[in-house]
Amino acid sequence: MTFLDKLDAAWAASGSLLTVGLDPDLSRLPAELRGRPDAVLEFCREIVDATAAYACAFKPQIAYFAAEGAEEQLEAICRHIREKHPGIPIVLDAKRGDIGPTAAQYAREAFERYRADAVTVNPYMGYDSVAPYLDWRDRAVFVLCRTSNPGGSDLQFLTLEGEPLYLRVARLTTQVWRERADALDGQLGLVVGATFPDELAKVRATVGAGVPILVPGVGAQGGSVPLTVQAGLDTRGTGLLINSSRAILYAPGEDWRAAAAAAARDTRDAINAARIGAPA
Ligand SMILES: O=C(O)c1cc(=O)[nH]c(=O)n1[C@@H]1O[C@H](COP(=O)(O)O)[C@@H](O)[C@H]1O
Repeated sequence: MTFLDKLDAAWAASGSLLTVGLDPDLSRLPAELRGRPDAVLEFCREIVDATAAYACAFKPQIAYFAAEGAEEQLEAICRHIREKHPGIPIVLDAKRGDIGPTAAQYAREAFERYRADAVTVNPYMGYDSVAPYLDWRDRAVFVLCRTSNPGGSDLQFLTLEGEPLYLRVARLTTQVWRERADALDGQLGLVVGATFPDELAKVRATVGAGVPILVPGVGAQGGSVPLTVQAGLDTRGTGLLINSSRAILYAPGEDWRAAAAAAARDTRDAINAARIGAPA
């Protein structure tokens, strides 16, 4: 089964375009978990189970685990998702980028160690830094294109032969590199921040349907759900993995599990409300 097959099935089964981000910050964990050696795993496991019904994907951010020496807990949470929610893809957010032989090790880390379905990758080092991930035919990469942060404009908005760099990245990766690697439909996706809806629309117009776009930046970063949906939906009415992390993980409420579930449900519902009547 290709990544796109799995994602298509997850979009259909969940009726959701929401990706739940797993960014476990020790200083924000519920009091009852603090100080426990398995706090990261327990927190993420509870969040995953509470929000799975509303999610088309989970996106663990590797830095939150690695900074705490909690890589084994990341392995365990990925295992838990595979066992308890096998239809939901795991996008490992690692933003890797390095020369080919090193990239091949990063690919093994993402796809063998964590058995992620997809990984985020930085395109700055060019084709041979991304190609090793594409050898894994049933997995995918999401290439950083127009990131959600203000500083992304420093490079991504530079004009190159009349074309902004982020659009060059979109074209280069999903057309030129795709062809060069003989990659499958959906094996190369893009990352575009919800904080840049105009650019998201231009990226979608450039790449067409069938290229999944990971869109972080709703929730804590303030990106607009309706504008994101309007700009990024493809002609099949899907094509988006709209990520929210902190706004779900640390949603206020007496019962943190219920609060996370409610925040995920409300975000899914806001996304779906915007899908109705969005241009196809
Ligand atoms: O690749 C990403 O996931 C990513 C790209 C980007 O442009 N902006 C961005 O915020 N992210 C990640 O998406 C998540 C956003 O988290 P929240 O702002 O808490 O929803 C974090 O894990 C970021 O590392």
